[in-house]
Amino acid sequence: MLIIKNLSSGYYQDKKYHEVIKDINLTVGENEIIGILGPNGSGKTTLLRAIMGEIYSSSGDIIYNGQSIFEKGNYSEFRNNAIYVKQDSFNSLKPLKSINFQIGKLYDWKSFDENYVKSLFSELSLDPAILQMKALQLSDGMRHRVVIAMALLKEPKILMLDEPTTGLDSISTYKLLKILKEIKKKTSIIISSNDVNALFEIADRIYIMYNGMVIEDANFNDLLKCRFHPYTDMILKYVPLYSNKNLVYRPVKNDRHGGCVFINSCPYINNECENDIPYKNINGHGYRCIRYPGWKDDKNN
Ligand SMILES: Nc1ncnc2c1ncn2[C@@H]1O[C@H](COP(=O)(O)OP(=O)(O)OP(=O)(O)O)[C@@H](O)[C@H]1O
Repeated sequence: MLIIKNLSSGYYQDKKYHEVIKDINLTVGENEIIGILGPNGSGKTTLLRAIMGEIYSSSGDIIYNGQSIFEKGNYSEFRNNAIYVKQDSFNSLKPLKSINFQIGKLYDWKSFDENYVKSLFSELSLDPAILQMKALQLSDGMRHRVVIAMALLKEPKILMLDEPTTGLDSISTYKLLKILKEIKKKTSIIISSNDVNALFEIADRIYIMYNGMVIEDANFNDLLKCRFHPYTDMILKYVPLYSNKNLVYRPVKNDRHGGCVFINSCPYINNECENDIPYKNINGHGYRCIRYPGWKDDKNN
């Protein structure tokens, strides 16, 4: 349905282009939930913004239903079918305005049947009476679901959510994840998050980003059985990185001149890691680590 091919994108600052994400390959199938996991600043939001065409892509392609969205006429078709819920959207409802009013601000109410809106709210475990309430009268968890309901009103084929669980307690997070699993029967979902547990709860496939590159991707079960990249291995041990004795503390390089993106923090590096690292694939499990499987045998592992 959606294929991202070798996409590199970034931002213009002082008229100079700074590349932030590089050589991203990612596939989203129908009724699939794709998780993008990575630490702060790894480029998750940039990737979503690049997919939506909000920022400049210096190379690569985005194929939607077999056609490049960069080709004339195709972009609007993609935009009509994809909705991107930004990280700050979850807190962007006007506190003193009713939800009804805010839906009307976003869309033309006349284009919706009220019963459809109410049934959609019910599907997301929201009492339709909420439509009359002001945003400040709702809990954070309810507001998150309202924002997702508002995005779903347009029946997108692809829903992109940036950090949808941030600020939610564990029960609200669980409720939201359960709802997203239901929603995927109607729409494909891309979720960016640094919440390992949340993504592992719902994602069919997880792409792990580090310093602007995808360093591993696989389905949930494969990652549980085996990690090919040391960074993934660290985060999946459920040990906070700051207490992991193996982690080396050096700042992440922003001026990437080749070499592994994880080189400054990886305990397993050797000279090979200074070279450009190709993205490899073993039986559908992708990874970017020149030292796999060798790093697993290192004595400090
Ligand atoms: N508008 C911008 N202009 C220039 N650089 C930017 C801009 N937005 C983000 N960046 C840079 O791009 C890099 C990746 O940021 P991004 O927001 O994509 O990361 P992220 O993985 O989504 O982080 P977080 O988990 O904190 O939201 C960072 O180094 C950031 O400083």
